[in-house]
Amino acid sequence: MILPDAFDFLASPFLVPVLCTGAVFWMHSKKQKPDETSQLRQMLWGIQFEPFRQQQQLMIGLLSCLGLLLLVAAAAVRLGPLAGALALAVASLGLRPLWRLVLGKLRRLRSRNLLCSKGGSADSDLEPCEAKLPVWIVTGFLGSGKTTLVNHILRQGHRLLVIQNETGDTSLDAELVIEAAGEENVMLINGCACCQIRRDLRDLLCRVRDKGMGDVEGIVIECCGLADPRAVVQTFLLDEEMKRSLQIQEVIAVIDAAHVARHLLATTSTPAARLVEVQIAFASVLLLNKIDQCDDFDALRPAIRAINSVQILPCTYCEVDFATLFAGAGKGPCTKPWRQDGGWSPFRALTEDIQLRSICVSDHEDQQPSPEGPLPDRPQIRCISVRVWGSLELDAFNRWVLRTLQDMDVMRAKGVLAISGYDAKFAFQAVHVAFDGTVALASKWGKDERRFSEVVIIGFEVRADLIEHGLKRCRA
Ligand SMILES: Nc1nc2c(ncn2[C@@H]2O[C@H](COP(=O)(O)OP(=O)(O)OP(=O)(O)O)[C@@H](O)[C@H]2O)c(=O)[nH]1
Repeated sequence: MILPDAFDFLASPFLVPVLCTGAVFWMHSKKQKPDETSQLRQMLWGIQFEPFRQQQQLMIGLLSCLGLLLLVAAAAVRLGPLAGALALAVASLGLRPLWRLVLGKLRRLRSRNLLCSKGGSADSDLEPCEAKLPVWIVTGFLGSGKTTLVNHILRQGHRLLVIQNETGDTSLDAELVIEAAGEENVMLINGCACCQIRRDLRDLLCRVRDKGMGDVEGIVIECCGLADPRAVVQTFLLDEEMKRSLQIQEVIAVIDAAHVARHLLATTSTPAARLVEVQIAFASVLLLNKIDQCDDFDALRPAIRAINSVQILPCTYCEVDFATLFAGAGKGPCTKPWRQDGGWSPFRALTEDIQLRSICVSDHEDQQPSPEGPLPDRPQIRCISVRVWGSLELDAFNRWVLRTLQDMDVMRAKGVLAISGYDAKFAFQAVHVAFDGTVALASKWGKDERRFSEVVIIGFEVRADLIEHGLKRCRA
């Protein structure tokens, strides 16, 4: 008899946990978005309704899945395979979102646990890491490989929000990272003066937090190559709101093994050399990148160690093992500088006097150096950003850029180009005279989009008028 069996089944003990977990889950989903009623309830009762913690959410999700599966099993055993299949079909409607929730929570817990397993909560300086979104700060001098690293991290399949701080107007870095992260997960802050970054970054993070992070597992901030990382670190420590919801996981400095010697081993101290030192000194992880372009990278180690004694990870194209970079540091002696007595801690960013605000970068040759920039008698780094409309001829551009890199003693050049005869946008990159060639990007020019080429060139002797003139002569 099907009917009594069904009654029997309804009264079965399986139904109780299923209904309970379903009810709790439903309550939880309501609780995520506090409505006017719950706010009123809080006011009337004076009780703070705490949101569920990650582990509780996970438990609820797992219990719900288990309950639904038991329900299906009970239906199959008691009512036959047909009823089991029917119950499975109904349950699968509920299981899909549940399963997604459980997987999301597990991933988040894993990334949080990486932080905890590295001793985050054991550190008296740092607050418990639970419920805080981890933040990775990527720093390093111009062209050292920061965007390459961010792309490498994103390819590991983690859902991260990427915030880039660009020098100049070109959106090349964003174009490159968007390919790996998706457009909605990449945000830009322009400008390089650290006080400006701090305000903009804070505003941006507040907007992101208010909008809701979705299933984002963490935030990666790629600093501009001329920025002082201490300014970015301060953003997270000066603001109570930020401190409650975000936690610095690592400050990763990418060092360009091919070019760093000219800063670290130079006999005179230049603003660029001081900045490279600060970027290295303020890191918890050091990546010695581009070892394929350096004959003897071991010779650089003593100069780097003299500034910061944390572990140095040599690599090419920033291809370090993700686990080593984000979790494996726990192997062997403690490598976190803020775990060592008297060592560096993120909180030192608050007490250290930031003398080197950022290297003064001007877009115009006649611009006066800012009070925070280098002394007037020092050579000034210029960042020139030039846009020309129309398409360029590829060979003419390649010839021009190679000549310009040598003639103007360029430190860094990059840009997005419109090349005649191609729908795809093109990119070019150069660090000093190392020109990486001109490559097609995944993104294409729109049918009605007005084509242009935009280049950013950074160096001591770069001149906007010559760059504009040269680029115009490359037009098809
Ligand atoms: N040969 C070689 N080239 C590399 C390596 N890593 C990065 N590059 C190249 O170096 C150039 C600069 O790399 P990016 O990742 O854009 O450097 P960045 O630090 O983000 O540059 P900025 O944001 O302008 O400061 C690109 O052309 C990369 O392809 C490496 O290990 N070896």
